[in-house]
Amino acid sequence: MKTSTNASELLSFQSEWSSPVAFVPTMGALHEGHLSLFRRARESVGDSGTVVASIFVNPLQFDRPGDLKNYPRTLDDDLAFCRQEGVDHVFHPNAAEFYAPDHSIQVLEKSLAQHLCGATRPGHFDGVCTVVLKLFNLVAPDFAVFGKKDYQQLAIIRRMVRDLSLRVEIIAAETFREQDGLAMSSRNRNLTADDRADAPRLRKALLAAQNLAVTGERSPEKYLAAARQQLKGAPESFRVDYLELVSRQTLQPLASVSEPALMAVAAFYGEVRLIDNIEITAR
Ligand SMILES: Nc1ncnc2c1ncn2[C@@H]1O[C@H](COP(=O)(O)OP(=O)(O)OP(=O)(O)O)[C@@H](O)[C@H]1O
Ligand SMILES: CC(C)(CO)[C@@H](O)C(=O)[O-]
Ligand code: BAL
Repeated sequence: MKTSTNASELLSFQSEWSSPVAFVPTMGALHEGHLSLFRRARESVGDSGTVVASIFVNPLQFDRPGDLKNYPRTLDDDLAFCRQEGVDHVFHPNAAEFYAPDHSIQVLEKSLAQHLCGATRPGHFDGVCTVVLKLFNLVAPDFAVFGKKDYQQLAIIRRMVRDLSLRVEIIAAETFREQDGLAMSSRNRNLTADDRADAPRLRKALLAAQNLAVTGERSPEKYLAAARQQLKGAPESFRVDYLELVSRQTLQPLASVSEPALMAVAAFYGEVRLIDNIEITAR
């Protein structure tokens, strides 16, 4: 496995890469969810292709300075995981070098980012699109793998690929979970033991809503009420950031659950913000 820390170093290795190239962008603090993405990447290119990962905690996408400061950074362990999973190249730039000090161009998304995380983390997806476009330009992958845990991110990246005619195929990977249902997330390691024990509540709330789908229920409010019921009785540290039922196509709230829907939740335990989602298709 080779590594690089700036654009020119990365480019100097590129001639050694055999096509096709699959790319997995991450912010590090790797867990099993990320490893499942590396495996999807390998499947997509086969043994003779190249799997590239990036590890970069992108300051442009953080809306809260404390979140950026506390984001877990475990580079040595991450590189060991990548080696073990057969990743061929890891790009891990530092922010000071990655962005020019006077960088002034950003990608804006104006529709899919109106709700969910886009509404509660202003500017977040502009930061995500900007870094992902820059990484795509550097790595020039044939495939890029993104997790469905960050459903809105996946939808926005797909839209960026379509609207800016990027030459990359996006692959969606299912959410990898702990035994108790909690979606794996780098931020999970910042939870207290009590909050960690309570956190599967998010998954239970989403499942309670999904269970209504077999009845053919069309009222969004009924789905939201079923989920809210499960969010009651949480510890004091718990605070819902949003709970929304949206169209899977537009990510806008639905008046009736008569098209494929997504219920998405974001919640804080103290300062730690977790997200999860579930697909809902009423019968
Ligand atoms: N549990 C998971 N299952 C599958 N993919 C995941 C999972 N968690 C993260 N990913 C995906 O890994 C990629 C990198 O995500 P990232 O490095 O932000 O990890 P993360 O665990 O989502 O971190 P955090 O939730 O703390 O932001 C994204 O495409 C994301 O959707
Ligand atoms: C795609 C990404 C690596 C861009 O910084 C990040 O948003 C993430 O880890 O999901
Ligand atoms: N996985 C999403 C990256 C973030 O929370 O900033």
